[in-house]
Amino acid sequence: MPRKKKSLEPNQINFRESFASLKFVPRFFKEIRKVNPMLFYVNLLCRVVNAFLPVLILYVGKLIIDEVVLQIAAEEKDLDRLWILVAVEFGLAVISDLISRGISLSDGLLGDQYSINTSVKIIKKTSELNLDQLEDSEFYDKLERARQQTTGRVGLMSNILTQGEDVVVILSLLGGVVAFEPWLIILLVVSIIPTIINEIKFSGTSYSLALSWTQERRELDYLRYAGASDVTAKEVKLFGLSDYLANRFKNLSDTYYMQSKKLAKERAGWGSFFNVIGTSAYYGAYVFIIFRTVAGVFSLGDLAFLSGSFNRLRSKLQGFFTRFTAITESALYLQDYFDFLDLTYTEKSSEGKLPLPKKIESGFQFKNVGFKYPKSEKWVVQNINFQLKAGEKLAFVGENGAGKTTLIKLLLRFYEPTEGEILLDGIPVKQYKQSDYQQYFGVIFQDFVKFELTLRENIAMGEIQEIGDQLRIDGAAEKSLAREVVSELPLGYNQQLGKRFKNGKDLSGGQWQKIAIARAYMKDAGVLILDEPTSALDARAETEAFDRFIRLTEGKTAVIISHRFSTVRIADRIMVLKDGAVLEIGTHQELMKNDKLYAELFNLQAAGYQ
Ligand SMILES: Nc1ncnc2c1ncn2[C@@H]1O[C@H](COP(=O)(O)OP(=O)(O)OP(=O)(O)O)[C@@H](O)[C@H]1O
Repeated sequence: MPRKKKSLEPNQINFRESFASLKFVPRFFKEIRKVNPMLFYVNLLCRVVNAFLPVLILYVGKLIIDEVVLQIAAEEKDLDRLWILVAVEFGLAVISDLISRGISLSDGLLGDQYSINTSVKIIKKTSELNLDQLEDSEFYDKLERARQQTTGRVGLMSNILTQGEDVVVILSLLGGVVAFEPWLIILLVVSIIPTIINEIKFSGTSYSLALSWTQERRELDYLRYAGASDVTAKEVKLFGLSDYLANRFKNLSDTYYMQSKKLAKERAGWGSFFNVIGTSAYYGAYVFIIFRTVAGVFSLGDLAFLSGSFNRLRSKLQGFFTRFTAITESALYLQDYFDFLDLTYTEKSSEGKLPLPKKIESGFQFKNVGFKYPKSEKWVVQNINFQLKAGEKLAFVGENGAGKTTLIKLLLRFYEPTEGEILLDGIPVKQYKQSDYQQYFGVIFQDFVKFELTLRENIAMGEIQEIGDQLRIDGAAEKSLAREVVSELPLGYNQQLGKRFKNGKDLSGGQWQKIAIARAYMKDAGVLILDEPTSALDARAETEAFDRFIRLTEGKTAVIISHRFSTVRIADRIMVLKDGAVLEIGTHQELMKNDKLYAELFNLQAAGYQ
């Protein structure tokens, strides 16, 4: 599919919008202060002191020069005052250095703590959101922009604080200049206007570019991963995909690079042009001060003080405006971050707060349930009516895409049915709090997670508060046949799994599955759901795993999805799905007698084994 050509529109985000993003700054600082109040206030104090030092140092410098000139002319030299002034300037220089170091140290520490805090918040927030929000690509774009720029946010903090500090420096220097020669202010304004124009012109352009490229940057990340990761390496090599992926990556990044380059060149070009105007104004002021000194209005010390102050003022003012653009751009990212944190978990207003029954009495009932995935027009399942009785083992079978996993997601309330309802002991499940309700279930999905953590953690994830309970972990491993895996690994439960980290051991698909099943046993859940949990187990292990499962979960309600009929037939009842509808439901014997799809598929598989 040809890619829609993206164009850079520098005016997408204008100065006013950039400026408006500053409204998030107070909340940002509240967060930083919360992270470490002591360090935050020390940082502020250092900056206040630091702000008065430049004008003081310049003024003492002026006094020294005037004193030197005085002493050159004097017949009897008295250098005491001169040495005192030199000592004062030395003291100020040392203090200035110490304070600057204090500022960068506290900036760094605060920044590190704040980034940790932000990442933790993003992880927690993500877990609070609904599955439909997580599966939405717009959500990923927001997440990406919130995650990005963590370091940018640290820079933003020090930029804003430096900005405040510079305002004090500028005011104090201005005070000094005005006291000597108010007319110089006019030249100062002239020298600074070009910078202001330049900054307004480019305000928000980098952010606009980054914003319009969020999706593509995610695609670039994905291509980088697909082209260079252990997970994809086998197929990339075998199918010779490396060049294809590299080219796709290169083409996309070249386009971004070209736009970024165009913007950077424009910025640099205009920046240089405006700078020449500003520098001319500065030299105009310099010439003016020299004239006045030669004319005897200013002393040599005044000359040094004024030219130094003027130069500093100009660079501070320039810095102020340039930094202002940087701040508003980072603040736009801040907006994304806070937007993300403010995303609300869409708890349905109709959702009640009924306490969950301690024990399931009659079971779950699907009544005329139909469902379309968000942003999709297709009915994935429709007119679904069945009961999952308390204590029964119900198996779902059906061809790929028939809707088995979707029914599980609905039962677990990851999504609400588009029509119809699900009842628990006759009460609509909506009346229970979603998070409490979900605690009822122990689930292994077909795409279960292989956590690249230790084996112990992988099992304990089923009930993470119990990670210290070795007996429980052992018990779960025993039930799921994962004990064999533990005994084969050199570090047993402490073995790091996966290849990503040092000393990690990767496991076979079946071994991973045994560990994932242990996770379900770890949680002493009322209802167990196994979505193709044994597809990677060998035939003997699968039979054993299921025999155990039936024995160990006696009296528990369970749903099993499997394509293997030898497994399925052990279930109390079997529900056959076809194209999102229930085709038949009953015991193995009943369905065989029915002689419809189940019997056909069963016989097909059985014939394969003969
Ligand atoms: N998140 C989603 N968004 C949109 N459509 C989806 C989503 N997940 C699944 N579908 C669609 O819903 C239909 C049913 O998928 P489901 O995963 O329930 O099938 P299944 O019976 O479990 O299949 P399999 O045996 O292959 O696991 C499929 O057509 C699939 O494309």
